[in-house]
Amino acid sequence: MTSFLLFSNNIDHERNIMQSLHLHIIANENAGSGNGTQILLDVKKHLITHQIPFTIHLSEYAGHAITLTETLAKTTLRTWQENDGTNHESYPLLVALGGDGTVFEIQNGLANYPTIPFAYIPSGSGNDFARSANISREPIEALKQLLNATSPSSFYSLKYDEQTTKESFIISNNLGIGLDASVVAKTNESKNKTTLNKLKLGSLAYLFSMIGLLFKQKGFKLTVNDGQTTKQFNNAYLVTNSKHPYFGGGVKILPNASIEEPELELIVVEKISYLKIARLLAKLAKGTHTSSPYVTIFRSKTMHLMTKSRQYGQMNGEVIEPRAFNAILSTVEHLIWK
Ligand SMILES: Nc1ncnc2c1ncn2[C@@H]1O[C@H](COP(=O)(O)OP(=O)(O)OP(=O)(O)O)[C@@H](O)[C@H]1O
Repeated sequence: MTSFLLFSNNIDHERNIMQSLHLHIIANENAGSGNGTQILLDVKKHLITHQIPFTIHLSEYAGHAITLTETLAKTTLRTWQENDGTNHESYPLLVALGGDGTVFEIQNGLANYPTIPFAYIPSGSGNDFARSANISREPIEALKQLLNATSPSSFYSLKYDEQTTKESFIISNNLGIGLDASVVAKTNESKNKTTLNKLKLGSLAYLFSMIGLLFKQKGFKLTVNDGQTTKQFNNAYLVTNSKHPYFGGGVKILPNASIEEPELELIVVEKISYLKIARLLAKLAKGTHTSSPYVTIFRSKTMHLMTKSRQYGQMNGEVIEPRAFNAILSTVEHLIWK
């Protein structure tokens, strides 16, 4: 943990905020295949130059950002409402520095503290949460954006309650079952992602894995209940629940989804011939795939999804090892400082 404490009356006068901030940055230096290290250095330099106090909490292993967040929530962080103006200390603001996986860990660390806000400096390869929340994907721009913000705004994330294992997760982006999950599992294993990230072409890694798996992924049985009707699919292929339009690093799969609305959306694509897949991909590129007869979109505040067979899953790009899903999906409100 590194801290840089400065007196609040030295805070940069450019910042038009009522109260000074002390940033608590939880950083994954491995994000974006190691780009996180340089981004963290740039962020520190900017904060020191502008005399903004901060403390760095490094994520040292997968899952560490969850416990770091929980500890900070118990000991240091405050809700924005607790900030009644009589407190002359800087407001301790939690900042996630990393990719969508880091956002996933921070939000799950805040599961019991949903009224504590967090800010975000994107440093991953996909950065779909930044897209959906209108946060600049340029890290220093995102830092300037959060320093100029004066209060948090609410947004909705997915809540995934697995009935079989009794596990519960908060997911800012999407929960995928089937094709996209297999793509994430394969991409994370492959060396392509590292190489392409170095070339700043991280999204292409997903595309390469996808092309390979388009033909391999088999259709599977899926039951969806959206609170009103139950629909059975015999040949589901791509099943993605999302709180916003994007997946896989900017692909607009659910164009009408929004983090500002409490409804979640689900897209189910059925297994079709290779020629039809190629046509559907062309439609996806144009954003007209939603009218395809092989595509079903659900929109609701809660959904129940069941698969009989074991399938890969993914949450914000984190792999769920193959399981038969019995998933209740709903939404939960959190606060983003942007
Ligand atoms: N010190 C660490 N060593 C290894 N893995 C880590 C460490 N810290 C965090 N992680 C794990 O790295 C995973 C990926 O991180 P993150 O999502 O931040 O970057 P990314 O995968 O490059 O970005 P994106 O998800 O946007 O593609 C997270 O799931 C997290 O659990």
